Amino acid sequence: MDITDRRSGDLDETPLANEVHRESVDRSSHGSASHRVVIDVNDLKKKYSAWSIRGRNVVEALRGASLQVHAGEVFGLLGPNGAGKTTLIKILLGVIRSSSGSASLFGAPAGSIAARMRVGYLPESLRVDRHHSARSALRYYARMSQMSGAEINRRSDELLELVGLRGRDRESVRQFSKGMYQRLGLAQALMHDPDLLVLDEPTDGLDPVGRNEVRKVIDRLRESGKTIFLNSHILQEVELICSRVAIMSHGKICVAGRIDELTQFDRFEEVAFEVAMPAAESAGQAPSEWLRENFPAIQFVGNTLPHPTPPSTDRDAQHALTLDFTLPLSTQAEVDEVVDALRRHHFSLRGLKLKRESFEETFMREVSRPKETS
Ligand SMILES: Nc1ncnc2c1ncn2[C@@H]1O[C@H](COP(=O)(O)OP(=O)(O)OP(=O)(O)O)[C@@H](O)[C@H]1O
Repeated sequence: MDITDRRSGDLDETPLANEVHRESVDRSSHGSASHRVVIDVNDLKKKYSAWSIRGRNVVEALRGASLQVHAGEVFGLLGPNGAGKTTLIKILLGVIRSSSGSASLFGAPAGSIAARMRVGYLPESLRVDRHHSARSALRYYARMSQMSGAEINRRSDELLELVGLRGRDRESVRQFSKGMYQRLGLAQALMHDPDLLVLDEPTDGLDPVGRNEVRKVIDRLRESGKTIFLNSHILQEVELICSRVAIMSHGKICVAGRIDELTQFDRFEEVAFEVAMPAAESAGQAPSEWLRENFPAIQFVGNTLPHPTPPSTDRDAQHALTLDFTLPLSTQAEVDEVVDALRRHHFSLRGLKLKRESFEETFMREVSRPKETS
């Protein structure tokens, strides 16, 4: 995503926030750090008007998105192409205006000077002129923030250390790997010591070593109390980095929360059973038939016929027959009910495994809902 891209006319109904709100925001006036709301987005809508040979076409990029990010979080915004992520980030950074709804940073309207001063942004493809060294690039960017020379030197030292470029700071960036380049980008975004960092695909295109290095920097930033809002397509990466995520689709936030909450215990879908029945008990109706009759949704795994248990020192077990199967159960009460029924029918339970939804499955489920129901 390139947030500098301005493809067509925005259908703006609200004035750019910084034109009307210039009040400063007291950094200490919003409650305790961990509960302070840093990003507050409520019912945000954005329509673009695109012209084609068929006439004017209105695109609803945001259809009432709401989310909150708290101080100290590493928050991941996820969604398929066209979900509205870039549009949301552009509004947060004050690059474009919303059509309706509200977006604020640290209690100040998104786009206001008070909000902008507290945000650092790392674009997906940071462009640094090749003649720069890491140090001269930082000086160049810092001058735009009107920092003094002494302050620039002090901050550059700190940040080059933080991102692990201290010994390489006078080399030309031409010699930098993509990972080093990205870490320089992080330092650039941090020059004016913002409280919130917005990172666009921070590990995209990096090899595992580069990703690991960027992750370490993000971890250090989190430890130092920064709030990080990132956008990524790499689910595994988001799982490793983020304390909370939001999944976005068709211009709305479908779900938001900790990954373990989104793929939580009561969301399991399938339970795998391994049961055994003493050979003597299975003389009448075949155990698999009984199971099929009582649990029509059963799926046997591998051999549907009972097979001898592996060698065991337990004499009863040596004469038992085992069966492996799965059932589509999604609550603990359902599992308990099945276990009780199995026991009543003289099955003994050898193994039970809840198949929880993976994060990828959660993501796919959320983003594949039709637009009308999302
Ligand atoms: N300037 C524009 N003019 C017209 N339509 C636009 C404009 N910018 C975005 N859109 C449309 O708005 C919708 C949301 O786009 P957006 O770029 O916000 O999605 P995204 O989630 O960031 O996608 P990606 O992951 O591909 O970057 C898309 O249908 C897109 O085509």
